[in-house]
Amino acid sequence: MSAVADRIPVTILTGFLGAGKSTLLNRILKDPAMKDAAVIINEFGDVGIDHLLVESSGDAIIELSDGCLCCTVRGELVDTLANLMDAIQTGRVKPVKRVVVETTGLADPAPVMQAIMGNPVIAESFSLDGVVTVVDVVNGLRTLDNHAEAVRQVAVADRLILSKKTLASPALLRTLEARLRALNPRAALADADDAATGTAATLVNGLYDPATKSADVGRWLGDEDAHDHEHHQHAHDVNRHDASIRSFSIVEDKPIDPMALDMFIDLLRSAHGEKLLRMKAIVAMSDRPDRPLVLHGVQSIFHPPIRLPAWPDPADRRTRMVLITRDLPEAFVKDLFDAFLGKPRIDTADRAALNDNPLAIPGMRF
Ligand SMILES: Nc1nc2c(ncn2[C@@H]2O[C@H](COP(=O)(O)OP(=O)(O)OP(=O)(O)O)[C@@H](O)[C@H]2O)c(=O)[nH]1
Repeated sequence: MSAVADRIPVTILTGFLGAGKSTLLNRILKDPAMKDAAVIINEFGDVGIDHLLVESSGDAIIELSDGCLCCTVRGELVDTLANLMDAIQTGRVKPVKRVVVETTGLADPAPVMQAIMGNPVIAESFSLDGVVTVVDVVNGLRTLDNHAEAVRQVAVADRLILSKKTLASPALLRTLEARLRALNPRAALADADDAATGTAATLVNGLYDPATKSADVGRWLGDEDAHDHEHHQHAHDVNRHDASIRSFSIVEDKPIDPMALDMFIDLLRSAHGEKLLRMKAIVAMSDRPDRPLVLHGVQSIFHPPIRLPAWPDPADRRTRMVLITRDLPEAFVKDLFDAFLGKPRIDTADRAALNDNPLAIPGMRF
């Protein structure tokens, strides 16, 4: 059984059909830092990477010439990850420091993320380190208009990579960037053509880094105020697919009672799971305020919490949560959070709204 700190980080590489996932992955695989990585491609006969997979078939794990392990998924991702772990533990393949899962272009990333976070056996050995989404600048807007999966791929991304920039006009690029920012104000935005994008570092998202035993909270949050402002500015001109998607944060100064946190998360995921596209949090708990908890989830599936040995930035010990929701308003979630924290409510209209809510828990006074 692996200790929490030994969990292997998994990066999901997604993006719509033809966006440039394989092209980017092929570049990244040339980085010597990738020799300790395993790549899982959940699409057989993927064009871009075909030449690397000459002898592979089924779920066989093969070692590439540059030392990276590679396999294709025909069955379930969970089985493939379990096989990989078994192969490592029995010494059939060498240990890996990172796994990359390249999804098919049509994939909704949520089930892929959930396969890593939600299966107890898998979650013991692997932890999701984020989603990298490639967006084709030429076709991006049209794809977002026509495919809800593409909108989700962008909304849940930790990093957005723009491909084929040289083929698009500056005006098109600006419109697309505004659309992406409205959908996902906090993701790092990078140019596929940049040399730095084609390196292993692009796959590191800092949700939890086993090497440093820490989390890059600054990255998740971005510059909140600027982003929220930008988000509202663009909210009026977004398409029907993205109009209901919101990204917001909750910040709390006082450490939180573990039971209150449990109840808040439970209610959120059980009653509103399908509207919760993504949540990431670093939480100060009242029982161990010096050792924050890292939580993250997709819809109703949450990763087993990771207790950090210390705060990433000792000067900032606030609880911070980032939520990406669909059809779940910011005010509703914030009210719920305040209610579980037992915060006195000044706004009686809000309190009434919460009490009237069918989700109010019998016997629980807000
Ligand atoms: N000009 C230009 N072409 C690119 C870029 N990235 C990818 N392409 C081209 O776009 C096409 C699709 O790229 P792939 O890397 O196969 O895209 P993919 O996302 O893996 O595609 P699927 O696996 O079919 O979903 C190929 O012809 C690439 O050469 C880029 O940044 N600039």
